[in-house]
Amino acid sequence: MINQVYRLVSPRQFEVTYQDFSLKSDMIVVRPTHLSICNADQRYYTGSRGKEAMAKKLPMALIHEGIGKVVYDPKGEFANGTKVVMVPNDPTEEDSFIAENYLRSSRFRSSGYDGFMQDYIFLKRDRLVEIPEDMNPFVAAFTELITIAMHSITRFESRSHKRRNTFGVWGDGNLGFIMSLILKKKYPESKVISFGKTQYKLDRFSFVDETYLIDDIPESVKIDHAFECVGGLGSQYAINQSIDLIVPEGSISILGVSEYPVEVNTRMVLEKGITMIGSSRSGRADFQNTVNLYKEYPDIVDYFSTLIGEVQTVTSIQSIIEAFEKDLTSSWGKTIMEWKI
Ligand SMILES: NC(=O)C1=CN([C@@H]2O[C@H](COP(=O)(O)OP(=O)(O)OC[C@H]3O[C@@H](n4cnc5c(N)ncnc54)[C@H](OP(=O)(O)O)[C@@H]3O)[C@@H](O)[C@H]2O)C=CC1
Ligand SMILES: O=C(CO)[C@H](O)[C@H](O)COP(=O)(O)O
Ligand SMILES: [Zn+2]
Repeated sequence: MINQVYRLVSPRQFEVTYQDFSLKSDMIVVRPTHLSICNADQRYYTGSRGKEAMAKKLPMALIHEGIGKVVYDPKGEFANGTKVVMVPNDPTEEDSFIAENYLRSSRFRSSGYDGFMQDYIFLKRDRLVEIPEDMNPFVAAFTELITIAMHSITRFESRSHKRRNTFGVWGDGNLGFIMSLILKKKYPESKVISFGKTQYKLDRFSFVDETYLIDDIPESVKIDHAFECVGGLGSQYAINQSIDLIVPEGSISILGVSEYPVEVNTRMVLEKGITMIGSSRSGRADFQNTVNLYKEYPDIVDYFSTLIGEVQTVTSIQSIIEAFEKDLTSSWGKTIMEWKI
């Protein structure tokens, strides 16, 4: 069959390409229905990813957050119409110690390998996970971002000490919201403190114990473990502030992506014996755990719906551009594309 792939060819410019795909393969065919824009996609769309990376990775279909419906399963295990979330990481080998998303041989969609902006996606059997039939599709669309927080919490649990009285989450955007909410659900007895730059954003974190603007933190505030969900240059300030507030031997999980290296107060990392945990992307197990989380705490999906920002119906390349432009000027939440192209 002929598939249409919508690729970014240069900043703010998309082109359609046609790919022939044989239905005789073992791949499951999924029709995307709701796609969600990640900051990483925006760095390619705007060209801020840097000349070298742009030259190396483009042309490429963007988007690694999305859901769809199964339209063809050669083994018939998934009924046609089954709603699924698609896993963007594609491992080519297994390792007993290194998770699939850290293997240098793995391919990741919309980072050097075509993402979900296509008419149909051809997926290996373990690259999709069924989602609850009645789940809000606009929330399900950004499940991948939720798996990022789930994955980092799994890493945190196996690498940090067990005193978890107080968590500090830096970032008053999407990932900070998701991280704060999951921590509060998983550790109801622990205090969760969210740190941000903007009061009206922090006002939406109604479920946490305390929120602080980063330039107005009382001296008494101390945390056992920190999660940095900021990225860019702001991550430098966030990491160093968390180093200042952390109780010795705590852990700092770093999730924000920075285009340039940031300066970290290593002297205090050493003096306090801090464990720094880097966390990037996620794998199939994190998707399954996230779908289980939706089932265990159905109210969490309602909280996540606070993050639905702009919604754009996509029927043409022009409407793809409109979605990305809207996302750039939106001050809160995720931009979701209803994929009807
Ligand atoms: N590790 C991974 O696998 C993944 C990482 N990411 C990365 O995580 C980061 C966050 O993503 P997302 O939440 O969607 O982005 P957002 O832009 O929605 O959130 C970042 C928020 O942090 C705020 N901020 C800036 N500086 C500080 C500071 N010093 N302390 C506290 N808050 C601050 C920003 O405010 P303002 O806008 O006013 O500056 C913004 O509200 C990005 O870098 C993204 O690329 C995303 C997905 C996966
Ligand atoms: O968003 C992400 C995962 O959800 C990662 O930040 C993204 O994969 C980083 O990719 P790149 O190196 O292409 O910026
Ligand atoms: Zn992403």
